Amino acid sequence: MDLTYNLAPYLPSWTILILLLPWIALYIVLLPPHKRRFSLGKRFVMPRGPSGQMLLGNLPSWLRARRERATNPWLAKQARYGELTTLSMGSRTWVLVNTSRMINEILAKQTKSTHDRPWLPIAGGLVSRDLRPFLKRAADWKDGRRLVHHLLMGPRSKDHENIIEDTSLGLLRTYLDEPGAWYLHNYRYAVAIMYKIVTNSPLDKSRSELNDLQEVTRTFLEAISNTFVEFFPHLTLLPKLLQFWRPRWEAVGTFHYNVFKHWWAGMKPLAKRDEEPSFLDTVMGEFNATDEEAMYLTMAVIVAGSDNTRITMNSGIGICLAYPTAIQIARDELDKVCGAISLRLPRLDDLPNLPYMCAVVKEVLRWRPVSPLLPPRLLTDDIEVEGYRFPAGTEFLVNMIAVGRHGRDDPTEFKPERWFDVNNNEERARGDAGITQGLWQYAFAAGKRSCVGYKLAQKEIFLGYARLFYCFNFFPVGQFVSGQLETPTIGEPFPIKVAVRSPAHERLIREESERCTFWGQE
Ligand code: HEM
Repeated sequence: MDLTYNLAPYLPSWTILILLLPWIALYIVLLPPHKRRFSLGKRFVMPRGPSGQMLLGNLPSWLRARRERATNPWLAKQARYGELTTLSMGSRTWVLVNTSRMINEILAKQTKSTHDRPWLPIAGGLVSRDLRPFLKRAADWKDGRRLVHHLLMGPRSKDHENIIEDTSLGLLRTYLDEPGAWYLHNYRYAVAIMYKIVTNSPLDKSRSELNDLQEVTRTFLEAISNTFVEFFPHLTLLPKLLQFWRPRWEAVGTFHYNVFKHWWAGMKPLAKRDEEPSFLDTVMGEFNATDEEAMYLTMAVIVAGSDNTRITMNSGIGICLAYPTAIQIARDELDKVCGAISLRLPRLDDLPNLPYMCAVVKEVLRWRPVSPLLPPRLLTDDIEVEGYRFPAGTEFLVNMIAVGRHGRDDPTEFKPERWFDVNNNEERARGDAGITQGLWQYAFAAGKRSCVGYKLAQKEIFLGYARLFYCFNFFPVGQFVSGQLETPTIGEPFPIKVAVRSPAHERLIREESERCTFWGQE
């Protein structure tokens, strides 16, 4: 039989199929996990979410929101699908976690499967050279995290209270002497505390060195989940010559490396192993790592502990302008504890007697979350939660805008009172009316990848606010727009005038700040 003859009419269809096959395979490879594995026969039940474009999914809408600096309204809108929202983001599956209940169900209760990070080719690869602990895979970050946890939560964390009290004297003094640079003082306050905790030495960095460090964080945040390649990591398999995005992000990575190198060179001589060892001593001594890994770990701790605190300090000052009545209530409370005529500065041990001040801290973190969208947590096994079946490879991202608003009256208003009004027994049992507990789910996430510095952060923000509100008045210069608070700018986030409350307050600051040792030289 002449086969060639018989097959001839079918040849065009075979040829088309053979030509299409690689494209079909590529299409499947590029699909996000919840679609790819479904197409291979497994059935997953995902939460609802908006429809998107073929292959790109919801990516264009996210990238547009970022470009237009409209991520907060975008995130608020995604919560209309319920407690969880599924988004197809190129080759990645995002599930937004929109309530604190779901943070608990997924990130806390399923922490074994949800404490990893996906590989991010731009933010983690080119910009961080795969060395930034914050984005490392769980296995590579385990030892470093244990060390940082010990530093921040271990028995010596009680000493941090002295460091905060001492450094906040420098904050008051510089607000007095150079009120126009208030936002720079907020940053120095946060960095000086971290520097002292890490190196056991006062901060010896100039303003321009601090600016460089801020620029590192700004450009890092700009890199994360903000480019096409980040959502189609397979593109990094292309020959390097075709990777047109590389030079731009490599340059950012080099800048970060150089800034870290400069700080590291200044720090290394501070290690002295004869006294009680500092974190720096441990990292340089016992930590089984290369010099570069030790450098990235140490700098990551300083950076992670500084920028979030700085932004929260700035937001607190913004509250003085946007909600002066709330600040007046906080100040009346402070005056009762520390005196309105014969004065003393607020201290950390005043915390139990300043419940309104605690509520202000928590409400700032709810009202203006530092990171509206938390970094992705990678699911490492298939899991089931409340009827949903999620495939490994799904990424959970906490939507802080939605979490802060869910189930709250007037959620866009700043109302510290809401923290006294906790009518949910479970929340009350967790201690949501205080400051030391309960806040973690609103600002610091949960599970094995949650914020290691949350106790320190609560204390430094509490004392920073308490001392500033007690000693200074803040006035808007021109029209104050509270939306401006959303810009994590390095410069002045909004124009204000700072004035000391009275000559008695000025005297108090001058006397007390003589004792300040950790603020360091600019
Ligand atoms: C207002 C202040 C702060 C806020 C709102 C904040 C919030 C957060 C959040 C949301 C995360 C990510 C958790 C996740 O991936 O689910 C995080 C991680 C982290 N935070 Fe904080 N943080 C603050 C201050 C601090 C301070 C003072 C330190 C001290 C060093 C610190 C150290 C860290 C570290 C090391 C991580 C990485 C955790 C990991 O990937 O395992 N943070 N923080």
